[in-house]
Amino acid sequence: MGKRKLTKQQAWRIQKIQDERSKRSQKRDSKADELLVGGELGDEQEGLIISHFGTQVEVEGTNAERQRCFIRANLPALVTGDRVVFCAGEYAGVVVALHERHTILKRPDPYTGLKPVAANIDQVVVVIAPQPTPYADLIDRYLVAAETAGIEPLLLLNKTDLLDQPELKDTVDEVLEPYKALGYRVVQTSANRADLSALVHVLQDRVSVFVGQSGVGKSSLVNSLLPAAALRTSELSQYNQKGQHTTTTARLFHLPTGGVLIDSPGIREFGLWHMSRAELEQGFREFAPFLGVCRFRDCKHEAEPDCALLAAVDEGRISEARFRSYQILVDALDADRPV
Ligand SMILES: Nc1nc2c(ncn2[C@@H]2O[C@H](COP(=O)(O)OP(=O)(O)OP(=O)(O)O)[C@@H](O)[C@H]2O)c(=O)[nH]1
Ligand SMILES: [Zn+2]
Repeated sequence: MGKRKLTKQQAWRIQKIQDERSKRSQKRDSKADELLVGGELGDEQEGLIISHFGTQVEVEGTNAERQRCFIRANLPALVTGDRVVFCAGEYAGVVVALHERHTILKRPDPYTGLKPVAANIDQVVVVIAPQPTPYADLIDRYLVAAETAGIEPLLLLNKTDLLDQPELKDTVDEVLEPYKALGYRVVQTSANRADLSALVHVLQDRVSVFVGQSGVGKSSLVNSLLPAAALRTSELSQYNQKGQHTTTTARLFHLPTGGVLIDSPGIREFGLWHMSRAELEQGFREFAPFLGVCRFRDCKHEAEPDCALLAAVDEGRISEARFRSYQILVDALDADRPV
């Protein structure tokens, strides 16, 4: 796209947004510094970010108590799942340091490109069900996004109570077969029959997120896993002190059966953003031995001679279903649609 000249009004609006942002961050910094200098804070302690709200975060200390905190000036934006050092205060505390993140989930943001939404996630649970019909390219979007972020994905087949319908069972078996062959873990549940033991087991001692297409049962699973009280608190926390609804951000829950769940509508759509063709290729784990060995360095794996990927598909070393899904995702990239 050519350079676009901004109209005066557009330029004014952008400037206004930038001014407001910088004013907001100055206010945030001065509040944190005021509290720190005022000396009314407790000792430094380790904390976990439960949720983030604009310029403040909710932090859980080692004693499991939670507190709203301001963020010290030199720190980046903090997100749910971050491990931090903070000082508790009478009314509000201050986060003074951020520990290194081992993984980070990002979403597109109109201003900053990609914006972090949650940190330190260990596994992405891709939920599918016999109904709505599972499609390989949808599953692959999530798998590729997880692989790209360096987070272990696993597949969760929910609504297993529907598998007594033979045509649904056949579809599910066919869709899941290539993933099992690739070594992806597949776990089965039925939220309806409260048959959650396999899921409870894989969630233990880990920080997980649920993703998957609408209607597969993510909410039902979260509701079955968490006590009602935890969910009620979560609803409350989405209102600020004036009772206005604030942007819903990711929230961290400790599961009574062990493990941590980070959940938000934004995270559930995880993976539906732009990525480069190279990232996409790397997200298909079985492509690895064939990448970079095509005759042409810029091979698009369409009809080029000596294409290593096409040869691997011919030889059955890459499944046709997965290659088809790769092509669908590449087309979406080329058409500049979100992947
Ligand atoms: N048969 C059956 N139905 C289920 C099961 N789990 C959930 N459902 C039903 O599936 C429908 C969708 O469930 P939700 O939990 O709302 O699905 P979701 O993935 O959260 O959907 P979104 O909120 O749109 O992303 C509801 O009618 C549930 O009652 C299950 O194990 N078996
Ligand atoms: Zn090629």
